[in-house]
Amino acid sequence: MLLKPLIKRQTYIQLSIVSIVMALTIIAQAYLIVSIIEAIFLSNASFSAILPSLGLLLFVISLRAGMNYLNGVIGLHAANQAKKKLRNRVLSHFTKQPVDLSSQGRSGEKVTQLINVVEQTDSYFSQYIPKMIQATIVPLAILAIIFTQNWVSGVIILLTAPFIPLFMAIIGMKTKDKSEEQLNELSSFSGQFLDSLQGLTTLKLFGQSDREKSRIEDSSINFRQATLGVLAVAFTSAFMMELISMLSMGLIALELALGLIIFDTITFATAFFILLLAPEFYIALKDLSSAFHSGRESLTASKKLEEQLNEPVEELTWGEASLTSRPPRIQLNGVSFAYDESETVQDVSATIEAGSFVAIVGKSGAGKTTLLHLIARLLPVHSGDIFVNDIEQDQLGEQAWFNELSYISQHPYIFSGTIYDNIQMSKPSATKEDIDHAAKEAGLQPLIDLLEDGLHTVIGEGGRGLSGGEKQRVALARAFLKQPSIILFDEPTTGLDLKTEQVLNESITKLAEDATLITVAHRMHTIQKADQIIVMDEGRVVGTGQHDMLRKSNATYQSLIGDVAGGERDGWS
Ligand SMILES: Nc1ncnc2c1ncn2[C@@H]1O[C@H](COP(=O)(O)OP(=O)(O)OP(=O)(O)O)[C@@H](O)[C@H]1O
Repeated sequence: MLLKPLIKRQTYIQLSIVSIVMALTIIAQAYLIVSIIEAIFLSNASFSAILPSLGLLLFVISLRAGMNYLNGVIGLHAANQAKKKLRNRVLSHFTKQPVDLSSQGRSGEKVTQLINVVEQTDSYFSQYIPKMIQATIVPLAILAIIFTQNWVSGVIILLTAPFIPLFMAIIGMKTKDKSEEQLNELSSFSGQFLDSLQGLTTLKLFGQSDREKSRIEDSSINFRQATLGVLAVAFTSAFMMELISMLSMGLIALELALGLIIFDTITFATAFFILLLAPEFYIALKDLSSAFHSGRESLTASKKLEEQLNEPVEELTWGEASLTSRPPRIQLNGVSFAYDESETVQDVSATIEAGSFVAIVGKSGAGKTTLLHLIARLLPVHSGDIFVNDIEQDQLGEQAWFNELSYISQHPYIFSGTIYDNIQMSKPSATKEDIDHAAKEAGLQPLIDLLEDGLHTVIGEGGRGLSGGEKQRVALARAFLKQPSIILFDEPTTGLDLKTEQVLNESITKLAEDATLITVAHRMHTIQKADQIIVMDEGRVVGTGQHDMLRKSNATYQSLIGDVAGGERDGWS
């Protein structure tokens, strides 16, 4: 059970005290009303004689309202605290996964988990628990008082009351299925909506927008029907509760009337007192039923969260060590990794000398990017080892490792903010001069000169868009600011214009002067410059060496450069 441990003992105590005071005010209120009415109509008391009782009644009513308010406030406070804890748990579950794996799957569904599903647990804390406590204490107190006044009424209540929880349980079971259905529909609706939004350009290009529109429409209709299903059960539940309590109160009224008029076994004051208290008893039980209904929804949400949290996480472990010398030497010993059943990287061994330039080449899907992610430790190695300066990579401190590393992927992520902010994120302590310098080194100056707000132009979501080459230059500027000792670069497969390519190459070469550079390379002139080329095929290393040697002796390499029309054309994977 995920939700219960999130409530503090102190909250239970506070809620119990509030409920006890509330029960006392309900009884006192009924008693005061009876005594005032009796005084006015049966004893012909003057207005001034009943004034103190009226004042007391006002106070008791205010106290009851205050207790109701307090009950709500304690519930809301508990809900806020619990939701915060839950969100942190869900977030840390997502972030515990290696970066590469956590970014998989439908992001819309993850956002739904984090925001909507956690939100749906709210009523468990803000309504269900407070009402549960209230509905245990208040009816018990009222029943005890009624028994002391007229045991027959007490017995009627005792006999009719169990029907309310009984119906609650029957309807609750139905609600559980319905709200599970509703939640599944909501998840799939949000997932589909966000996916369509993100892939809008692709859908338009393939003329699929109409089909997608009708899919979203279907999904939204399913969600609407599921919501109506939940509401239908809720209304039936409310109707049944009302019916049972009306019938029960009718029975009590009949019994009291018989006792008062025919058998003369009861006084007017007692009968009136019981008549005032009996509805309070049923109101408390009905409240419980509506809280139970919302609690059910919360429990469904909690089950969904629990399933998510119990999913196994491939956690990356880190140590405390830091790099002894820079740039580092990296050694791969029989490294393997699988996303699913088949291994994407198999038994890869290689030595990357300190300060050298290594190019990884291979056909599309050969596992080059995956290998780069393994070296960057964005993915966990499933078997084999990676040594950095003879220290096992998992013995390094996470911060110490990432401080040394810059990874310029094919599609660097640009955060919503200015160009300045996007560069500064790699070194928050950097001065304006440092950032200007980094932007220049990365070849961003011509772009900045074109923009009205220069470095302070807003880019990313909600701002100005950037081309692929420009994004990589922002990523390069981040790297220039950071001055890493290891650079991982995923060269773009799609053709950049010659100028951009030249700027990127010059910048990378400059950046790598004091660093170990590992590039997934697609261009002939990049490959030819490498100190060592690692040739990959279907996840395995099928050759290592320099261009001239591989060109003569390695069949895979030959066929790769054969595709490059005599080694002259670029973009050959
Ligand atoms: N997150 C993932 N989950 C499952 N399979 C994946 C994932 N990422 C990549 N793959 C698969 O792993 C294989 C290797 O992918 P990888 O991106 O490493 O190849 P690559 O050599 O870099 O290709 P390219 O040159 O086209 O970028 C491919 O078959 C790909 O479909």
